[in-house]
Amino acid sequence: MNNKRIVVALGRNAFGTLFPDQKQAVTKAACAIADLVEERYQMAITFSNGPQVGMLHTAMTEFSRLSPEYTVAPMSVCGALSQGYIGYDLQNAIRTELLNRGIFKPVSTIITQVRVDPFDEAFSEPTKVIGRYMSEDEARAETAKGNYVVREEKGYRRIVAAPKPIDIYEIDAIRALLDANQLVIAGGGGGIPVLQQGTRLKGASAVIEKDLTAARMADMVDADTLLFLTGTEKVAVNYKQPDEQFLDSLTASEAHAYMEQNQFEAGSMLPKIEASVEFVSARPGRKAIITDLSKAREAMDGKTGTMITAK
Ligand SMILES: Nc1ncnc2c1ncn2[C@@H]1O[C@H](COP(=O)(O)OP(=O)(O)O)[C@@H](O)[C@H]1O
Ligand SMILES: NC(=O)OP(=O)(O)O
Repeated sequence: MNNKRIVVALGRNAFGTLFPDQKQAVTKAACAIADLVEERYQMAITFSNGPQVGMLHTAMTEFSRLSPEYTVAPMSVCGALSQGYIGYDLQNAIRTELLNRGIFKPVSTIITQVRVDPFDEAFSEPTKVIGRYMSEDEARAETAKGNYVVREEKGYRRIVAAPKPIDIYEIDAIRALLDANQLVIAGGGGGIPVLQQGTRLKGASAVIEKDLTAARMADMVDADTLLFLTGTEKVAVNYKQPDEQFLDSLTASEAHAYMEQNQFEAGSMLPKIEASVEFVSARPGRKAIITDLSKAREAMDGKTGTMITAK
C-alpha cells in the first residue's frame, strides 16, 4: 500500500471557461486523479480559477445594474462562488470516473479561507490576471469603474491584488479527510483571501496565486510531493527561443539562478517554480513535479515531467 501524500494543483487548461466547456474539460482531470488513486496516493487537490472568478465578478456587477434587488458581489464572494461551482463539477467528474473503474472513494470540496496580510504590498500593486480578454473600449470602461487592467499581446485583461497565502483556516478538516484516505478538493482558486479581525474573517478584494496556496497546503499537510498539472510536459529554459531546453530536473539553487536570469514568466511558470522551491526547501526528502495534465501517472513514476528537489 502506497501511503504517500500528494497535493495536486490543477491549472487552467483543466477547466475551460464556460459552464458546458468545464463539465467536459474536468473529465480529463478526473482521469488523471483516478490514475493516482489507483496508485494509492493520498490526495488533496487544488485548482485555478482566474478566468472563472473574472467572469463571475463581471456577471454579478452587470446583474446589479439590472435591478436594485441584486447587489455587486465582492471579489472574495466571487472566489467563494468559483470554489463552489468548480469543486462541484470536479468532485462529480472524479466520483464518476472512480465508480466507472469500480472504486468507491468519497470526494468532497471544502470552502477554504486563506489568511492574507492587510499590509501585503500586493494590495497596492495588482498583478493577478483574471477574466477574459477585453477590447480597448472595454478596458477603458473597467478603468473608469476603478478596476485595474493590463495590456497583453491578445488584448486587455483585468488585474487584481495577489497577496501571499499565510494560513489555511480549514487545514484540520483537510488533514482529517486525508487521514481518512478520502479525496479532498480544497484551496480552490488559491483560497478565499481573508483578513483576520479579532474573531471575524473579512473577505479581501484579491485573488491568491493558487500555486503558492498549493505549496502552503502541501507544507501544512506534510505532503511528500507537490504535483502541478499544467499544459506542458516539462519546464523549459529559454522558453520558445531557438535554444529552448526542457528540463528533467531542477535543484532549488539551480531554480534560483534561473529566476535571477528571468527565465520564468510571471503569473505563469514563475509561481510554480517559486512554490516548488519553497515546498522542497522546507523539509528534506520532498519533491515537486511540473508536468502536463495527461502525464500525471508517468510523472509520479519518474518517467517524465520536471522534478524539483532541494539538492
Ligand atoms: N518556461 C516555461 N516552460 C514551459 N512552459 C511554459 C514556460 N513558461 C510558460 N509556459 C507555458 O505556461 C503554461 C503554464 O502557465 P499557466 O497556463 O498560467 O498555468 P496553469 O496551468 O497553472 O493555469 C504552460 O502550460 C506553458 O504553456
Ligand atoms: N487563482 C489562480 O491562481 O488562478 P489561475 O491559475 O487561473 O491564475
